[in-house]
Amino acid sequence: MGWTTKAVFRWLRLCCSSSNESSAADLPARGGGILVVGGADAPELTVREVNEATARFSGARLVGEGDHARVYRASLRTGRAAAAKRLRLVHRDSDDVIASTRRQMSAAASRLRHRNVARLLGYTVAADLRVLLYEFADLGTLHDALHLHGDRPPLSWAQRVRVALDAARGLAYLHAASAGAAAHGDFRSSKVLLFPGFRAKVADGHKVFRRQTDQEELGYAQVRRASTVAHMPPEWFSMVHMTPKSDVFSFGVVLLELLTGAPKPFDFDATDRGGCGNLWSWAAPLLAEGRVEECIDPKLGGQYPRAGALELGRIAVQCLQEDLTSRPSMDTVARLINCDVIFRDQHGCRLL
Ligand SMILES: Nc1ncnc2c1ncn2[C@@H]1O[C@H](COP(=O)(O)OP(=O)(O)OP(=O)(O)O)[C@@H](O)[C@H]1O
Repeated sequence: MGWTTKAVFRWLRLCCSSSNESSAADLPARGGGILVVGGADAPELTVREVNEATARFSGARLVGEGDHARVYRASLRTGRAAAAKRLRLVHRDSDDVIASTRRQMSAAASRLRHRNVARLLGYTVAADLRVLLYEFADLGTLHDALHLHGDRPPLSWAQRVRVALDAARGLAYLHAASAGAAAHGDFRSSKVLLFPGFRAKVADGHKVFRRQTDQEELGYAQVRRASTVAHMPPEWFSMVHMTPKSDVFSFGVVLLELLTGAPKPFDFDATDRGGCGNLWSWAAPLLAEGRVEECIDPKLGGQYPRAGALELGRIAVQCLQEDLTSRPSMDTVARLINCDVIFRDQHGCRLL
């Protein structure tokens, strides 16, 4: 049975299982071994302070919602805007869990410093409340910019490649910060946050600090949604430990989203675009054969460099290799993206 078939079975299982039926075995194991990379502590906010910053998590402040959290716009005492991510807790945490979570948050806030990783500005940890305060992404997520842009113009080639490079650098940093021991484990276009100038930062970098207890793993399993599965590499479906190379696969799927504009990688129906199957089983062979015109995002209106798109496609195909040892590291991926042919427009003018 090929991994695509296994993926479908596992996806169906996730769709069909009620939250109580999920188990820790549905989840990748996560590594530790975090390398200290320096920096000052970010503040722990009391429950009262975080209530104040978010107007008691008022509905008017709600900016987004995922499977694990609701995100509110917060105003810090410094005047800075923050995104307050209030995690859904499936049970009251014990004192031990609270203490270890507090240590992880403090470490993540003080040590993860990179311009392409969304910075944790503060956190609140209590028995029934967990809030992470991140820098606020004024331009939302890459997923929304690509697929839900409404009246705004679609992302240009220059913006797409800038975002791809920033996100690759953010992931490479997280891998380096954990000395190669941990993966983000949940990378997708909605985890790429956009800031003015379409500079991108990877969200949820703190996850590389998470050493989950069995209980926490279970809580995580209970709320994992099937759509997440679209970016998961083959090894995730065979329950193998997730590694930085698993993030490389997920990054390859995001590269395909940037190239093709296809909104739902797993559910993507290629018949509309002259093919069949899911996004990567359709696009990867076309890109490998240099048939980029057949899969490029029509919203680009032909405004892209053919050679650059082919090169980005080649990189995506390398990231999407089934054998994880054959995939390049994120550091290599970032270096491959940062090349002249990708950063030129269709007229040969240098971008940025
Ligand atoms: N730093 C931020 N700045 C602005 N908006 C944000 C920020 N972080 C998240 N959001 C918004 O909140 C939404 C939900 O966040 P996110 O998807 O990370 O939640 P989650 O529950 O951890 O996700 P999931 O469980 O689905 O992986 C995002 O789609 C985005 O619109």
